[in-house]
Amino acid sequence: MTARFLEALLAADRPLVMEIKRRDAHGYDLLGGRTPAAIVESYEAAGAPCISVVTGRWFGGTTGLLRDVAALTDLPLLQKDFITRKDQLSTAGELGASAVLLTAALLPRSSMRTLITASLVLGLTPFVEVTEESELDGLPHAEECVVAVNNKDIKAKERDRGDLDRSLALLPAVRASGTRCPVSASAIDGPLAAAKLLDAGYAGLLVGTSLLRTDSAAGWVDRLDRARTRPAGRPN
Ligand SMILES: O=C(O)c1ccccc1NCC(=O)[C@H](O)[C@H](O)COP(=O)(O)O
Repeated sequence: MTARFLEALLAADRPLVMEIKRRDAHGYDLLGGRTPAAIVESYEAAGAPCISVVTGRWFGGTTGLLRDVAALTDLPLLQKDFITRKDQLSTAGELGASAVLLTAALLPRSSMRTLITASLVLGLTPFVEVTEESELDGLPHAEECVVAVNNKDIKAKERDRGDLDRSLALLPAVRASGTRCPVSASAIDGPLAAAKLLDAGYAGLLVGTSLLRTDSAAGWVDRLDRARTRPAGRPN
């Protein structure tokens, strides 16, 4: 298995990891009666290079949701869950994931190193999520990892409003980790915020709530294109 997720995101003109999650951090429904199939269809129509599926129970997720989405699309999938053990990695692959979330705030450094290496052995892209510069120290194989700055606080169950300035401040340190794919994740509340982060140099964005609440994911992406000062398709 190759690193499908990382390569798909790096190759995309509109590098959005579009997310499917059942509920927001406050418990409000985000699917609005739509089926996963309808959401996948709208994301594919909007040109998603890859999709994130939240299986974490805080957000109403289940592993069945990942299995269902994998049956609906060939796009590479990220499993967003609290992954702390190696056996969860092989299960992620069996369920259809191409990438796995590894949250620095929840993992001792030695576990992070072990899980990054084990993910790569299984052909899964490690999607390493950080909130502080110190969490970037000594990441092994960083060039094969997505390194994402979470703009919200997972220790507060992401019930905070989020702070996009964290992504802007940490970008030089994220780049210095050696990743080819710095990503900003969470609290990106619309195309203008997304454009600002891509124009600043992020190679990708992870967007859930805002895309799930819009009438048209394709329209959201069109507004993003118009708001960018560096047009889609041009390297940063
Ligand atoms: O961040 C985590 O550690 C995490 C673990 C398990 C399930 C979900 C997790 N995070 C969720 C998210 O990070 C957000 O759903 C995602 O970044 C999108 O955020 P938003 O655009 O604000 O909905």
